[in-house]
Amino acid sequence: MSADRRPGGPPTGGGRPRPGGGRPGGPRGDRPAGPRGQRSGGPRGDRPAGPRGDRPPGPRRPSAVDDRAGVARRAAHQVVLRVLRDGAFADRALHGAAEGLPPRERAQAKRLAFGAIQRRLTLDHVLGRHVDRQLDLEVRAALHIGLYELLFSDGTPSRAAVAAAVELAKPNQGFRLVNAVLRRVIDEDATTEGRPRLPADDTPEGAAIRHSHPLWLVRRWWEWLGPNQTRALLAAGNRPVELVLRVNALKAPLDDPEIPGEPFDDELPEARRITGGLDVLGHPGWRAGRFVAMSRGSMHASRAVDPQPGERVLDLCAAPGGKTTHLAALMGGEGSILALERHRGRARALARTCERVGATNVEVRGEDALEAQLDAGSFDRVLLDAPCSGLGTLASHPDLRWRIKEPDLAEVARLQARLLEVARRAVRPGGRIVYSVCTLNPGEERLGTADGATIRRLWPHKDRTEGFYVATLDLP
Ligand SMILES: C[S@@+](CC[C@H](N)C(=O)[O-])C[C@H]1O[C@@H](n2cnc3c(N)ncnc32)[C@H](O)[C@@H]1O
Repeated sequence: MSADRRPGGPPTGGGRPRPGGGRPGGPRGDRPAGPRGQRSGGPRGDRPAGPRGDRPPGPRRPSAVDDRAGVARRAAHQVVLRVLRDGAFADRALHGAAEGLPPRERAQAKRLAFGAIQRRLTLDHVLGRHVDRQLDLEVRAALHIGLYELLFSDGTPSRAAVAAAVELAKPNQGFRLVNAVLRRVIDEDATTEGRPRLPADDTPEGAAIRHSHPLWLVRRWWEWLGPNQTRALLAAGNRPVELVLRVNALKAPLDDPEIPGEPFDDELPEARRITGGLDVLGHPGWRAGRFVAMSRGSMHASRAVDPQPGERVLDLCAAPGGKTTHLAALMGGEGSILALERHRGRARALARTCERVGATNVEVRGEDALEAQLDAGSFDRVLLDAPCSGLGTLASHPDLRWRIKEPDLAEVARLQARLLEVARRAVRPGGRIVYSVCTLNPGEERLGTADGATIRRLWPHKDRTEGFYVATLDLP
């Protein structure tokens, strides 16, 4: 197998995949508003709010009743193509492509699209054994989906997966190549006991291909955590993430029987785990603000602030506001929260969220925290949920691993250091600062034990939630 990596770099107009081409990653600091599709974006921080205006027409839906690809695969193909071709954010592309699909088809589209995007490096590695010419992107996207189904998705008969991928590639004449390649893969696997021939993960190079993560990142984790932890972390990056709701105590009792899911975490009585899927945004309880979707990692960060009713709290990097509104609920709506958000559109969306969930003690300001006029020493507690590389959220953001580039890490670390200075100035003597990042990168860890802080790390492979670093510092 060839092992060449082609990160986010689609060939255009036919051609062997080539590197480059993805949307440049800047410091990440944002989650798109909305649940668990929520946490996307290139390095977190720089995405506009709301669905993109440049949404392409939805997936091609042939009029033929007997469409062997099916609407879910067509939507998935559209998503994969948009990520390859335009550097689109996968969750937003899905939002457009799967619009109007019934929940089951939507879930299937998401599973296929996100799986094919996450596994891109592995899939291109397998493809490299059978294709030695440039591919049009719609053909490459069809191959990715077909291969993903063959190699990683149980339940679809091989012949059906091949036939569907061939349909996806049409009318491009490359559909014949799709057929030939996928059949060769099936024949090859027949000689390897039904398993794709992939490199062992006993070196960073092999692990990068086998677990489909960029080599620079695997090398970093390998050096930091050692081979075993790294392999476990990489595997977790390809597993579906748990869907967790936070019951909003401002609007509903914790045992509200109309809120779906089961309590499951003694440390987080407000958390409910959903099994079997849920259309969160379509649920009347979500519209009424009785619950929000939020990862447990994120809940731990806001809980570390431990805000008390009546206190004055500063949330320096607030949108989309999972933590802001959690803080408001923990305060029982009493006291005040000043929520700053540099991105104006996201600040407006946060203000709407506060209204929906009844967080009336939050003042949202669309301001850059580095320039905001804040009275020194005037806040009891400050949360700095900083823009970060988001490497703890790779499972929920399939395109992020290809989007983020190693030089982004230093850039975002500099911003974090500057924001922390703002937090230090704003907090009163005897107050508390919580610094959190949803990443797994020592270079973005601030306020260590040497500063007197208490550290909590959450790991996708151990804690089954997003990776987080949460540092809590009580000032003298
Ligand atoms: C990690 S996200 C925050 C997530 C949020 N705390 C939550 O729980 O939903 C970081 C946010 O900080 C914002 N941001 C980045 N730099 C900023 C700055 N200098 N001042 C204010 N906000 C900033 C980004 O736009 C992004 O929305």
